[in-house]
Amino acid sequence: MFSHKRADFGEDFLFGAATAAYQIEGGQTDGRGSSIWDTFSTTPGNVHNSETGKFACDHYNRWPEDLDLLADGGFDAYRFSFAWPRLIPEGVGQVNQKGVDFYDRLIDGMLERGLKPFATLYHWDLPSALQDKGGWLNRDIADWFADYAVMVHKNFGDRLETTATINEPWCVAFLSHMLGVHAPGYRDIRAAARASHHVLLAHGTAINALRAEGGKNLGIVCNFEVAQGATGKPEDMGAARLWDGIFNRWYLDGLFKGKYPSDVLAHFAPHMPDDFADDMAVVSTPIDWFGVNYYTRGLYEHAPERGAFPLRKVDGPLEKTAIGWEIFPEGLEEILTRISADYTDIPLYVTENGMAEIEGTDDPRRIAYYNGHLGAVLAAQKRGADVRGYFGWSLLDNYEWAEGYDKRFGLVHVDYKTQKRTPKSSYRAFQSLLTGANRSR
Ligand SMILES: N=[N+]=NCCCCNC(=O)[C@@H]1[C@H]2[C@H](O)[C@@H](O)[C@H](O)[C@@H](CO)[C@@H]12
Repeated sequence: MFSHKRADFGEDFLFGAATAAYQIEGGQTDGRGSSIWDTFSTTPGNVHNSETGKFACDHYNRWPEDLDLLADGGFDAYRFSFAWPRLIPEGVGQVNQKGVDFYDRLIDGMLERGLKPFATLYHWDLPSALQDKGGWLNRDIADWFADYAVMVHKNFGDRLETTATINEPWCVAFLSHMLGVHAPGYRDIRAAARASHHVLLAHGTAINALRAEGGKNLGIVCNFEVAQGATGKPEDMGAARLWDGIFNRWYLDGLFKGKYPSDVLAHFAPHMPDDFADDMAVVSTPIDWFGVNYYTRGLYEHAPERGAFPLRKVDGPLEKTAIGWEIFPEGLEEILTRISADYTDIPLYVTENGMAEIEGTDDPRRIAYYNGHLGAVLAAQKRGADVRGYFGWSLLDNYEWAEGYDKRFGLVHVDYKTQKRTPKSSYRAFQSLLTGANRSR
């Protein structure tokens, strides 16, 4: 079990678990439109075993059971995402009423169980019809996204505890347009530069549109990594600093200082949209809270042969999860205290933290991972970070993007042949922390 007490985190601190539509819903039916992950995952070579989210955890049909798992676990909140293509199949225009009905039932189901809905508008499943128009490379996406955000607000806003615009803009832009690891699978610095700006422009444009509709408790969720030099050599420390710029400071500086970091811009500048600087007031539109996703640290070395970004990640010595990420809870404390000291004093939520294993429902390593990172949250709070909540990633084993289904992050095991859910010992650890007992419905 955990070595912490619920009261240690503060009376109003919220505990939750998180998921994302494409990773759990399945349900490619009832008018849902195609997304870039449907096409990317069915393109050979992009995803382990060419696995897709076609069925995933069948959450589209099994959502009552999944909400019961959250309630039985004693969680206060549920972080979920809306599938843009399920609500607006072509991305703009016609609304799919069956999609609205699904999320109506889902959100009402949360409220009936006393679960606070923490919604994410975009968790990577862009409608294919918008990709056909350039997707994140087309500046018009800011308006497409803002119109979608307002549609969600008008249908569900009165019942949402918080709304995040974008999940992990670094993954939406750099991982997906520079590294090609995620959909739409570009490997192009010009695409990466333009997506890295348009994703934040879309965020700010949507925040302004939601404010005009009376939207409250609006934020964004970014992912962070502690970047360290593989050695103490100046060139390796420089590589880590540059990666910190690419992964962390592009978003923190853009969102909270209204200015992109010069070291990253030096590489992106020839490829940035014209007059991007004129957009920075919109990019840095004030928000009400900030979501922090944290998993691991990275060690980097100078790699002059690597073109635009002369750096390379180096395998580290620490214990690793099944997805190969080092277990480094101190990094969460560092990230939380850095953000609250250097960027903003608005409330922070740890919106994702967790680890992958390959199989099994008895997961002592995951209990130790969570215990260490919960301790990091407490340490950050003691150092002045206003951390208001913590969401484990993930409620269920689910579709781990390009890794497919082997890498299991769930507190609850899913047998994909039968869709049977089985709480793991880490779920029981949270249940004990949150309710003081191990019980199931
Ligand atoms: N270089 N490099 N680094 C790797 C950095 C990967 C960052 N990926 C995430 O944070 C994703 C986040 C996502 O929201 C969720 O949908 C994913 O399932 C989890 C687990 O993967 C995490």
